[in-house]
Amino acid sequence: MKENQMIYVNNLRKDFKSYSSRSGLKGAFRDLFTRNYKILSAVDGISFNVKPGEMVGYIGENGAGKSTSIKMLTGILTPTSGEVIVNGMNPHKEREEFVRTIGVVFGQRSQLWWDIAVQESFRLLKKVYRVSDEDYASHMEHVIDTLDIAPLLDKPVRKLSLGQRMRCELAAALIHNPPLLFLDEPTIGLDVLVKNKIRTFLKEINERYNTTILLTTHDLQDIEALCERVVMLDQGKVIYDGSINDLRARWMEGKEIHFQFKREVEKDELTKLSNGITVDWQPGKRKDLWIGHVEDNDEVISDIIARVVNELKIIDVNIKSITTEEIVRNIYEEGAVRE
Ligand SMILES: Nc1ncnc2c1ncn2[C@@H]1O[C@H](COP(=O)(O)OP(=O)(O)OP(=O)(O)O)[C@@H](O)[C@H]1O
Repeated sequence: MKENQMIYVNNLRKDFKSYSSRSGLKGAFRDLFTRNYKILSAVDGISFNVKPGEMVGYIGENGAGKSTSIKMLTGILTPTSGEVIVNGMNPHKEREEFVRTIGVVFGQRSQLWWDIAVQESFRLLKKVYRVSDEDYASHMEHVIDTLDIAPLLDKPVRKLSLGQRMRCELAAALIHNPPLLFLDEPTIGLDVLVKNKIRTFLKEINERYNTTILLTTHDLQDIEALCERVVMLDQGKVIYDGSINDLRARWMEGKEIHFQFKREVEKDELTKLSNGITVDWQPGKRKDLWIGHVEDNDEVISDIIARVVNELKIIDVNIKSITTEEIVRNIYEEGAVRE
């Protein structure tokens, strides 16, 4: 099984020691000899596989453990325990050979040299990755063309806008045409046009070269545009691994009916009223506000509204579609995916 995977992760864990300081001068003195610490499991026994050619969204709230696990997948950090095999190699142990087979774009960090022209950086990377002139010409011409960066090549990186730089970063990560690409927030801070250009480009290289992509982002539109599958982390654990469509279905893709009542209302009253219909009642910010999650069915929706209006005085009612973004936010809040 593991041999057929591009990424194989089994019961992977990374613990960090987090030190705390004692208070006062006496405490500081004692800290010199023994420090108090707690063990924090940033990645707490995760397992998942990615097949060659898959584009997978790797998501989770701040601090969920995404960066720590990506660092283990790219060989920057050694795991505390567990198994990682990426592209048939142990990323940490075979680091030198391994890095030649992956491309990495971290939105916040640059692999381009700041003061030299973009094409000089490309030339250096071409040497580092030992790419032949023929391979470079046949592959990079297309990349430069699709990302529309030809006019930027003779400019130093420091003179580029964020969107221009990100397109150059992507091209740089692809100089050796790696079978696997790690992307961390590749569209952060970019305008819609550039975002779309990058999304279209990623789709194209995936189709053309069967490039496997692991995409970490807080922008769910990136995920929706590119990935059929998401792996969701929470507190160092995988809480969902499956298709975006299943996620929507399991979380009840449907409608939200927002009620504002004339008085404060208890959940019991609403549950009694909706007896026989599946409604998930969630409290709003105040006790006179309630949200009913229902399936997307006109009859069900009008039935619920009719029953509620008959019994309770309402000031306002609104029907809203539930977006993937809301679904994911709800899951983060509850820390689990409902069965
Ligand atoms: N070197 C470290 N030493 C101690 N704790 C760390 C270290 N690196 C990360 N952590 C902790 O591990 C947890 C997971 O962090 P990680 O950076 O992997 O999360 P993340 O999902 O990438 O978050 P973000 O979306 O903010 O980048 C956090 O609680 C973080 O504070």
